[in-house]
Amino acid sequence: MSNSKNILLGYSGHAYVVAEAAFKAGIAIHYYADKKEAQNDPFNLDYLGYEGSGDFKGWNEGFGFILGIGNNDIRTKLGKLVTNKDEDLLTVIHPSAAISKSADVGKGTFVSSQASVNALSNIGRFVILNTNCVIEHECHIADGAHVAPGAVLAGNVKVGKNSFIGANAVVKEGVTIGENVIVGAGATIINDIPHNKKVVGNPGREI
Ligand SMILES: CC(=O)SCCNC(=O)CCNC(=O)[C@H](O)C(C)(C)COP(=O)(O)OP(=O)(O)OC[C@H]1O[C@@H](n2cnc3c(N)ncnc32)[C@H](O)[C@@H]1OP(=O)(O)O
Repeated sequence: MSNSKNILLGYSGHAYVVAEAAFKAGIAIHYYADKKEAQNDPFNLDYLGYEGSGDFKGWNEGFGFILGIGNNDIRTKLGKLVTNKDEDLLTVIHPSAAISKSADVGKGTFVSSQASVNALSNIGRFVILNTNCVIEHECHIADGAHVAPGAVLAGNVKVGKNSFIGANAVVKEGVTIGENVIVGAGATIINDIPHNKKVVGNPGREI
């Protein structure tokens, strides 16, 4: 976990939050990878190139990889790339997050500060549980989903692959949200949502 040769994939807003959580958790990061060299380098990381290009210097070097990308599709794609190459994909959990001992958190997932994951919940790979969100008991969050800051999922909620639950949204207990769904900031979701829908408001309505 504290391998000093860890690489941050992506190096902008979301990556900054992930990096600070990693540092708090005792995980060192000395490198980053991105499409191009960053203008801002707040953590003095060395640039290793772009993981999608042939001359990327990070493969087969025993590095650990940390997903620092907010976009669900890109994060999932990179998580799969790293996994398929048998490289070490790290899970970053901020020390202030409260995760039940009976909950599972998948590889490559980021759990931000003050997030709560309660009993028997199952969190997939490449997920973001953002700052101060609440995942109540027996929820299932599929790979690549993002629960934004302050969102609350009541008990037994299911969130499908790559879906996004906006900041401060509330999802009623037992609701199933499909894949690639976008739930707007502040929405209140009381009914199931099929795949590929965008829903806002209270009660949630499709737009
Ligand atoms: C650390 C971080 O920053 S994590 C990121 C956290 N960010 C968020 O949670 C933001 C989530 N995004 C949203 O809420 C966005 O507004 C979206 C994705 C739901 C919709 O975005 P767009 O598709 O661009 O929709 P657009 O802005 O054109 O609005 C379409 C309609 O929906 C309404 N609408 C959009 N978002 C919302 C919302 N959150 N709640 C209520 N109504 C909304 C608009 O008022 C508009 O209504 P109208 O047609 O009557 O004028």
